[in-house]
Amino acid sequence: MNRSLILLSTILTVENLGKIFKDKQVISNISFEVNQGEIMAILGPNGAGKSTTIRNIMGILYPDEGKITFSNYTDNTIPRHKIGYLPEERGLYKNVKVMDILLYLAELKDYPLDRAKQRALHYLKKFDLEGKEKVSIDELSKGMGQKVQFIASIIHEPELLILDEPFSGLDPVSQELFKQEIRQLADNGTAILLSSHQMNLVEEMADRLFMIHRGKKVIYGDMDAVKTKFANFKCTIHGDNQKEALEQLPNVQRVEQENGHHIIYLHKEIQPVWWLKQLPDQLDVRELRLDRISLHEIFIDIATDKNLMQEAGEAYA
Ligand SMILES: Nc1ncnc2c1ncn2[C@@H]1O[C@H](COP(=O)(O)OP(=O)(O)OP(=O)(O)O)[C@@H](O)[C@H]1O
Repeated sequence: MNRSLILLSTILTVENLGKIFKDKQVISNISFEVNQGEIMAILGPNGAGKSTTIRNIMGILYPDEGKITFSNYTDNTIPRHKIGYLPEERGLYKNVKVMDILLYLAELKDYPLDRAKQRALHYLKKFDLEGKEKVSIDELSKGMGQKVQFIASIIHEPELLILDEPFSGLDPVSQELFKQEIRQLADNGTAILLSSHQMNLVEEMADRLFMIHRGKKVIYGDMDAVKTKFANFKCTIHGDNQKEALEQLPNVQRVEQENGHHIIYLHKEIQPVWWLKQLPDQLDVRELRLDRISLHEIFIDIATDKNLMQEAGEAYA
């Protein structure tokens, strides 16, 4: 699908959301949108407020401030049966057969049962669970149970799908299956809000991201734009060099030493070619690599209050 040719409508709008638990402001001024056909990632360290935000959207918690709009419906009037939700807490009813639980959940969402059955069989096959329809949930492995719960969250063709840590506990093959399925759902028009600590997967999958830290927005925007804006260049040099000497090179933010090589983090807006030309002749270079820092590194920088984001300044808007 050529995403640039399609005008995507907004499915979910969160405006100035705030939540207080026992006098503690846990989230404040949280505002973002999720559009049809996109994967919007909500990221942040443990305790940042991601699940609280999601629970407010799902009507499990009620906001103390702000407004949530889903397809022109607001707050109490939101038809939540049009939303699919994979909660952080896993677990379906234990003594129920796989197909029975899937059909029961589809019925709760007012979805036609014959179509739900077709979809259940299709997805069970897709997730290597063919023939497990009559197996009781408590006889499944953890990963298999998670696959069934994922199918339960999409069985009714939701317009908005909210996935809270969908990859945790999955083996790499199953992670890949989930990843492909989530992408395909988005390509078919579903709006997806994805919370995950797996930064490599988020970086590969998400179209836009919202990063939250201590209950407040730190970054919100298009993945490519965020990377261009915040992902400074780093230069990895293998060779016999002194860390202190590398720290004296121009426009160096910091230097880290790892087994036999150094990673030199450059300041923002440094032209890498210009910077390479400044390197002194006596530098010992057996191998040299230049890349942008990853989303994982941006995340760690924010979560540990290092200097990248402070340097970015406006990120703490
Ligand atoms: N029911 C509650 N009562 C009181 N405080 C709560 C409650 N639920 C969450 N909190 C607090 O709200 C803050 C945000 O928690 P939340 O679960 O939203 O974080 P999170 O970003 O989802 O974290 P994680 O990545 O660990 O799942 C934390 O400080 C947490 O202790």
